[in-house]
Amino acid sequence: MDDRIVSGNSSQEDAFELSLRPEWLQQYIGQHSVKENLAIFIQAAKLRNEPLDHVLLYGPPGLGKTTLAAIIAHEMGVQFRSTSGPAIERPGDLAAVLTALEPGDVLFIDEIHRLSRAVEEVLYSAMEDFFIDIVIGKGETARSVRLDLPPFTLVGATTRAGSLSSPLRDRFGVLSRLEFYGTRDLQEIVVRTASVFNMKIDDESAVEIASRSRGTPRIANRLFKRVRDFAQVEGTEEISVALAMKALEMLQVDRLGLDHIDHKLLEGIIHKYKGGPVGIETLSATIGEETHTIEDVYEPYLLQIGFIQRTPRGRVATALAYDHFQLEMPNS
Ligand SMILES: Nc1ncnc2c1ncn2[C@@H]1O[C@H](COP(=O)(O)OP(=O)(O)OP(=O)(O)O)[C@@H](O)[C@H]1O
Ligand SMILES: [Mg+2]
Repeated sequence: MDDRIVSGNSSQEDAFELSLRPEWLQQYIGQHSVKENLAIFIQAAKLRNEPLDHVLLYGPPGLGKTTLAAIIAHEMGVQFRSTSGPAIERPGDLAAVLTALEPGDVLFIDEIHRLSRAVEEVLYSAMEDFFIDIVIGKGETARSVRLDLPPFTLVGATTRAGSLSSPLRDRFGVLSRLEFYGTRDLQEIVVRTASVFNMKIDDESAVEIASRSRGTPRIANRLFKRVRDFAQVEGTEEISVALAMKALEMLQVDRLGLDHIDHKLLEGIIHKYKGGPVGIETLSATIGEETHTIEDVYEPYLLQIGFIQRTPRGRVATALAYDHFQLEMPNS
């Protein structure tokens, strides 16, 4: 999956990505309602001289959750501490992270849905009343110690808000759902990325890249990077439509940004199951991808563009999908 150019997942391109992360809310493109709300909450918290309420950011990979979390810390003028659900194995690990915080800090927990039950329970009192009870010692001599914490802001990120327990979800004051970006926003992101790398790009080329980016900034940046490779090989700092098209065609993503895995998924439904409905488990076995990967990574965009639908009996390919492959839809 990671060799997939249009995967929203991050791989080893972190240095490239880091250099592209906007630092201020103003520079964060798109997601207007999320941004507006956060701007108000941040301003209010600063006026009260209090830390910001805990924030939960959710949405598909690559839409800018980590970026936004870092921006929140920057805007609040506090330190950004970052960890992830799988990295915090035991309650003691969490205690170590929490007790190292300074007043007002932002603690970012990525993939927060992957916290263990025991760790999650420690987090409840930390979020609500800024203390934790931890057990020290074993057996007869074990005792519970209460540790007070500085007030802090927890920013959690997840691709699956549905798999968060409700006690945890309820402790976030702000829940922000990130949406897929429109072509205009992605175009702006591509233009910004080009300028970060001192490249010139015209609007039309930026749109070509944007429209193949599956509504996802990470993918837009990744496609840009490949196009830039082409430009550099040709010894130019200017990206023209001809050059962009040549590069994009070689990447084997179609004009909607769909690649061989999307095709496999859609054609699986269309050819093997007569357009569906087909259950997610069956589909997973047919195309050899895990159900949660299908649900978190591939499916959201296909649902967004109306190529598939979720029904109680399983996934269905729509007329739009048939059209895309220039296939006749069977009468049902
Ligand atoms: N609104 C935006 N404006 C400009 N660039 C953005 C925006 N959102 C994301 N990006 C860029 O896209 C890349 C991916 O963003 P980020 O790592 O924050 O995504 P994510 O939602 O945390 O993904 P994951 O779920 O995989 O952790 C970053 O390099 C960032 O610079
Ligand atoms: Mg992230």
